[in-house]
Amino acid sequence: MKLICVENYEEMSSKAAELVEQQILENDHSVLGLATGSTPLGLYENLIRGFKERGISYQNVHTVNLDEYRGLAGTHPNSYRYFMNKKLFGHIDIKLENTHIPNGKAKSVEAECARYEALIHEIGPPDLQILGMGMNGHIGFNEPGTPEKSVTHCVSLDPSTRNSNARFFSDRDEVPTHAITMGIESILKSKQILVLVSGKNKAQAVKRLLAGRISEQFPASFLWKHNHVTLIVDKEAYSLVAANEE
Ligand SMILES: N[C@@H]1[C@@H](O)[C@H](O)[C@@H](COP(=O)(O)O)O[C@@H]1O
Repeated sequence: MKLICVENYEEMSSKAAELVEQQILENDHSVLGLATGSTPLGLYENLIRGFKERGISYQNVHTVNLDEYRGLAGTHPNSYRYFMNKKLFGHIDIKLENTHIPNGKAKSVEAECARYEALIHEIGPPDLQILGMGMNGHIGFNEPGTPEKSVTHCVSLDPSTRNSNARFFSDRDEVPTHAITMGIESILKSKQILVLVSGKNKAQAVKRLLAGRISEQFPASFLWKHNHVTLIVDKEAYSLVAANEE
């Protein structure tokens, strides 16, 4: 795992954008694996700027997102489809039909998971997968206890994840109880993985990740099984590791 420590969120975001743009400039038909949450917002702002100011084009790029809430239609303001359209896709020249996110409203969740997993293999695997990390070490929506061999599946969200994502909803009870997520195995198939972690509230999780002990109880630790992972952390997220080094 390659570790890049930066000063703050802004620097993390611009460094990440540099790596994503490098990937696209090397191969304009790249498949990108994308994530939601607060963490990649700055990255997406930088990518939009790169498109507008430097003409970095996404015309031939395909994307697959990690996850979607079960029960929310793509038009729902809290769905990840809505998030991606608003925060990135609507501002760059990507073809919307080349962007993929699980359908949270699919009638049969099993069929949707199977369809999505097959799609990842059909167009992917991603050349570069962007990942954030939950405070409990979740990646995508793979909560503690998710087996390494998991593919796209429906999960029951951990109460701590629902609490922390409640900030995007008007009421905690509105946070869906389930989600569809790529599995650990689906994520690890990506050719390269770029993990972004920022802020003091993630310091404990970064410490646990960097301890290097692989455990189902901390899903991000499976990233140690991949040989092309870059982790960008800012000073605050790295603070507990730095305190140990002193
Ligand atoms: N499903 C998403 C993850 O893909 C994200 O990486 C993580 C961290 O979110 P944030 O970046 O807002 O801290 O939790 C969310 O629940």
